[in-house]
Amino acid sequence: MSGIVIDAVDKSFGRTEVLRQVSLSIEPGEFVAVLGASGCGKTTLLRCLAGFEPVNAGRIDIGGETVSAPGRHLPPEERGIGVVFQNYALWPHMSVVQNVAYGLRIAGVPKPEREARVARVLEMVELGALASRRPADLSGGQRQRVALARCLAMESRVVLLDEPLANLDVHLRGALEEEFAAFHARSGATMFYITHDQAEALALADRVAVMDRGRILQFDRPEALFRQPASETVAGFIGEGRVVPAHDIRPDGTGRAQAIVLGQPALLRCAPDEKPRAQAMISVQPADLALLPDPAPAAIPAHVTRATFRGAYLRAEVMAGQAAPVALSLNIAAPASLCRGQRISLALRDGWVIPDPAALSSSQPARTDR
Ligand SMILES: Nc1ncnc2c1ncn2[C@@H]1O[C@H](COP(=O)(O)OP(=O)(O)OP(=O)(O)O)[C@@H](O)[C@H]1O
Repeated sequence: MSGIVIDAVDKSFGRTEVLRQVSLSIEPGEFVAVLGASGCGKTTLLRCLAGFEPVNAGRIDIGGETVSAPGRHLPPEERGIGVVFQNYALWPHMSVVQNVAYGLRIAGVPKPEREARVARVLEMVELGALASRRPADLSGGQRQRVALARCLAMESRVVLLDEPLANLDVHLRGALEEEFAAFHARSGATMFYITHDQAEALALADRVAVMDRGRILQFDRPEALFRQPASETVAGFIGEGRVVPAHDIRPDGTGRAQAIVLGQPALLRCAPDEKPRAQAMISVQPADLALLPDPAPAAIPAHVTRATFRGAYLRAEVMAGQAAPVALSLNIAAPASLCRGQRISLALRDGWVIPDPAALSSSQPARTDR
């Protein structure tokens, strides 16, 4: 068993509270990404898991064993984890083979087995031909694959990854994303991946924990974060979400609600237990908006503030609504032409009523159990 339980962990540096009541329950073999802006505490959480930092309160269990709690701190090397760092953390004086074999040597794995394992994992990450090179003679992507090979060779059941693609260019990031997915499929390891890049998190992870100022705001599947954000902060953070006020919310008890948005009636999605409300905030993604060919009854009037050619579509930034216009974005399939200042008519085809913050317990992050 290699699941991870993080239960109500607090971590401070002096008077600075960095982690506040962080709780996450991660299944064995699950790929979890922790997503948040710079400085929100992601690296600190990873360092607590890895055993580089003690916790002030709460508990961390790995594989059913308590590894961190006040008065208990198992050292990193006894936690059975592999760590892939942003800066690769390779030994500069060692060759690729020596770097990959290092942990096995320290663990006392006999030479014939060590050599066989190292050769196998280097083939897996397609570095067999570069086995005798030093890290200085490798590209950034190759160095990161050496770091991955090192984890594969150790057969760690839990792998922590600290922004492993942050230093790489866009092409390499795509290739290595596939590498991580393949690594996960091959190894069945529990992966804990921190990043500030939501595309990476949403593409790779089974579940994503959205973190803000030391707290977990929502821990959910990527589709659920996108379609059913639990708070305005998550709604504004995921995808290209905009948060828009709505009035006169009338839920039907089955996850649908009638409401007035930007002066017009709209049919929205909501939680099945959503209550009627005079006002709510809703989450709107670009795909939820449609351009109407002509002024139509019940259309939302808007004017274009910016139109950008994006190849397969035109991206339009608009100010929508009459009484209190809000900034929205939509994508219009090519061929299309719109220009700045043009008046258009929009329809809102979908949207999500963000749950009432007053109705939620303030200390509980939203969760979906698998
Ligand atoms: N050893 C330390 N001593 C004092 N403060 C620290 C220490 N380590 C981290 N912090 C502070 O804790 C906060 C969270 O830092 P952390 O590195 O965990 O954030 P992060 O989300 O990983 O950010 P980034 O994406 O920029 O790496 C920051 O305000 C940081 O200055």
